[in-house]
Amino acid sequence: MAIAATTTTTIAGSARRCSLTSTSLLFRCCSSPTTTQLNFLRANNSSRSPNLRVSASSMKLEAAEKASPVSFLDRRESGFLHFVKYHGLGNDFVLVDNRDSSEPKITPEKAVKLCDRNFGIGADGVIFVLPGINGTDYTMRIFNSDGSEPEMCGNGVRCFARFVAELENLQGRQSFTVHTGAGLIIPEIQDDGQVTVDMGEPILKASDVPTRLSANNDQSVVKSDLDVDGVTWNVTCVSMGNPHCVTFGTKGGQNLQVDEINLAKIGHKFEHHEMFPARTNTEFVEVLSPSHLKMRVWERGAGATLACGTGACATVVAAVLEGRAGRNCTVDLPGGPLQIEWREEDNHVYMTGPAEVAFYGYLSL
Ligand SMILES: N[C@@H](CCC[C@H](N)C(=O)O)C(=O)O
Repeated sequence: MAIAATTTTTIAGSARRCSLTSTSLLFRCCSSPTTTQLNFLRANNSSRSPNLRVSASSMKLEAAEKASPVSFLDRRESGFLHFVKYHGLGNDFVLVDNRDSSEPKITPEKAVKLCDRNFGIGADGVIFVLPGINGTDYTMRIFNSDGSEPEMCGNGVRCFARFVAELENLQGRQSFTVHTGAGLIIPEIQDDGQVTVDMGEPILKASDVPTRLSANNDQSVVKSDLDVDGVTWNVTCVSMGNPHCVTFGTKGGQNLQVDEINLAKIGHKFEHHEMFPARTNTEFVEVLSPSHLKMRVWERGAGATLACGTGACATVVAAVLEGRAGRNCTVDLPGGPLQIEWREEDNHVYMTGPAEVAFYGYLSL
């Protein structure tokens, strides 16, 4: 992990700056995150061909090769891990095509290295597209940037859907059944490229979230007190397959001003609090209106991220349970907005938002 390369490429009339580090890495800075640009590149048969080579041994940047007629994702040199870096509102992931095996191609330890923003690719997690089980089309597994394995990832599953469409060369509206640690998840790619995901039912039973906080009569933990370093926070605990602790402020305090929170200082104290035996993701939420929430997140295993899909879902569920918002909300995250609906008819939570390619690459295993 000795070199870093930074360059700017221009494709289809726009430029983007990319920075990568690896032992031996071949990559294509993708300035084509929009569907239109992707289609332009596909039409010109060069969308996935690399145009820069970075060599650790020579520390040289070489000019672009001639566009290859072979799809980047079809290149399968042995000893290399091919990946596509995606993000959902800045929550970024290394996506790996693992359809030929039910075991992830890389270990959690290697994932930690790849996620490193100085010595690796840089990401909040690594996501694998594995063969489906229990009759599903695919299985999704994910390692957080600390190497732990969460049950689910909302932004990740939108990226997963777009990656599958690219791997399978599918265009337009598409939906898949995906087996995850949180059960069956169904993403649907819309005509405009946004992805709507049926995230299933929220879990409110304290022992299943899990949390040791004392539960109400219906076994949920809503507006409970949580002591963090002598400050009492009002929290509601929701699992979207993975655990979330949602707070709108301290006991008796004003509505939170989320920009004023020192996430780096308090985030990990929530994450590792003894009341959360599986650790927790924590959402700090400001109510802008009954249909508009603003949220910052501290993620289990990843720290402060620009967005969290399961966190946005848990936030709306908590806001409804606390009587602060309706079932249809825009949730503003540092990386942008998500649309969340907790549907009364089926008790499922639906999330809609973007998923974009950042760049393509491969590295030696
Ligand atoms: N960013 C994700 C959540 C990823 C998993 C989380 N860090 C956990 O450990 O539960 C999302 O968009 O949902």
